[in-house]
Amino acid sequence: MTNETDLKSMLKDPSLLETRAYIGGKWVDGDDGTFDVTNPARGDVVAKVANLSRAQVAGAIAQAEAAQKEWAKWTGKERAGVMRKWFDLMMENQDDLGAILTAEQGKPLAEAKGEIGYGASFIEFFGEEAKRIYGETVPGHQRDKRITVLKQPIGVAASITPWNFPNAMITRKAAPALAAGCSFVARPAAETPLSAIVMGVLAERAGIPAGVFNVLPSSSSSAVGKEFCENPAVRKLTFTGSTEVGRILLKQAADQVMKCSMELGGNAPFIVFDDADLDAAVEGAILCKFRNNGQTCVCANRIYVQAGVYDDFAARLKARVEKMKIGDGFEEGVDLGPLINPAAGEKVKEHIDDAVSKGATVILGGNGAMDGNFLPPTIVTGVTQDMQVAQDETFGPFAPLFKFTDEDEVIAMANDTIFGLASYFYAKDLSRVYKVAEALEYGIVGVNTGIISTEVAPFGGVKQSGLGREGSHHGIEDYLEMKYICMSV
Ligand SMILES: NC(=O)C1=CN([C@@H]2O[C@H](COP(=O)(O)OP(=O)(O)OC[C@H]3O[C@@H](n4cnc5c(N)ncnc54)[C@H](O)[C@@H]3O)[C@@H](O)[C@H]2O)C=CC1
Ligand SMILES: O=C(O)[C@H](O)CS(=O)(=O)O
Repeated sequence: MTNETDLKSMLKDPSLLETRAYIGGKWVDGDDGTFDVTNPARGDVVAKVANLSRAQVAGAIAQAEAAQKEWAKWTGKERAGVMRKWFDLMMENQDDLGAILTAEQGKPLAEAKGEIGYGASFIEFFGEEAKRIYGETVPGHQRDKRITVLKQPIGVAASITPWNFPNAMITRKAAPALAAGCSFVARPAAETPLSAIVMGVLAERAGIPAGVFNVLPSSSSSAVGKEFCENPAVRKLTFTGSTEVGRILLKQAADQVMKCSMELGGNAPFIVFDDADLDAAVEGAILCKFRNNGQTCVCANRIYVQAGVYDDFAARLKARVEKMKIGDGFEEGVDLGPLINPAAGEKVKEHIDDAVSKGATVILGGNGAMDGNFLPPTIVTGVTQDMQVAQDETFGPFAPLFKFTDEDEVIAMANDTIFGLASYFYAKDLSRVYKVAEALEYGIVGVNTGIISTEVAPFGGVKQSGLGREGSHHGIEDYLEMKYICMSV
């Protein structure tokens, strides 16, 4: 696979590889030409994608605003019907969507197809929720008063999403928005626009009305971010990415007092107590640390292991990671694909260097040169709270093992961060399980599991990991406004 034509030839339905923007139900070229999408495993250009100007983004918002007025009149059941078709089409084309995703993002093909199933599940789930947007009747405060609470769509919702989950991070936002009766403008990461554009292709085929779902590729994230924040027609901004960019967008959105959801950085602790099932803990750590090659904001960033099982856990983890196969995501049996770009590798190497310079010991991998975007996984022992990895998200294949002695100590260490997205621990003692789960200052706690992502649960963080929740019946609330009607009878 070396260029756009070759990727097309891999697809059962080559027409799914679209490179234009999808605006108001039309396929549109970019006023600012095109930008290159490269395959992170080989560095070759996969496609040249329409590069929208800020004026085109403003035009798309106007079309989304007009379309939303009609879409909001559809019944929940009608919206559910076309969303079900959209879900079905995504699943029917799962192999092709997975191949497009691997080509631009790099993750192993099996993982990419898994992401398509995961992403589609939000469309299925929220399509069903469209029928259950219930209001309330409230007993009147005076004898002649009747109070009714309505829930109405907020209007046009805009998303900015990252490259690490180019499908699911969009569906987790677009699905509740559409179910609620909002229209949606999506600006995908410039590294991975093809996975977003193909959702437009399938939305069109599913019968989602023109202008309700729009895909706006652009190489200039800041220009699009400003348009989203400054355009009065946009009433909701939803972002997944770094805390740093989240802060910028929150400041920009303040002028319009825009409703914002922020799914930001994490620094997940993964704690192994001495009563844990060690085999299960190692498997959980593998999934949690190395999914998407560590480029996941719910990935284990700090692995805390109790002193009594520390050496055993380290040896078992090393034995397991040694067997992982690194390579092009299209190769059979690959566990770890490339990192997204050289900068991602530099960040991992910085964390390794810092740990080693402060006394940590490399037991696997180490700081060899990167081969393209490939960086072998590294495990180090003897990691302490003064090392950079204790505070910063690595976002790569680096597993630092910290040692602890008791529950209170590890809870304090785990909570010593500005972040609060996901956390994990392995233990059997029931009273310990409750105590630790309650004490961890995180939006998500995985107990004896390394995978917590599902459409049925509320995903999101506390502290500087974000605002709001995505997924579950709670996930639709951010796209709804409450209005109460007070009637005198
Ligand atoms: N919560 C999560 O899932 C993610 C967390 N991160 C964290 O952020 C670090 C850096 O990764 P990046 O991809 O550079 O994240 P980022 O936060 O810079 O980018 C996320 C998205 O925001 C866009 N963006 C960047 N600056 C913007 C601006 N001023 N206005 C509007 N949009 C803007 C980007 O183009 C991308 O689409 C990672 O190493 C990781 O620690 C990154 C991606 C996803
Ligand atoms: O849904 C997930 O598993 C995650 O949201 C992907 S990320 O946001 O944590 O990177």
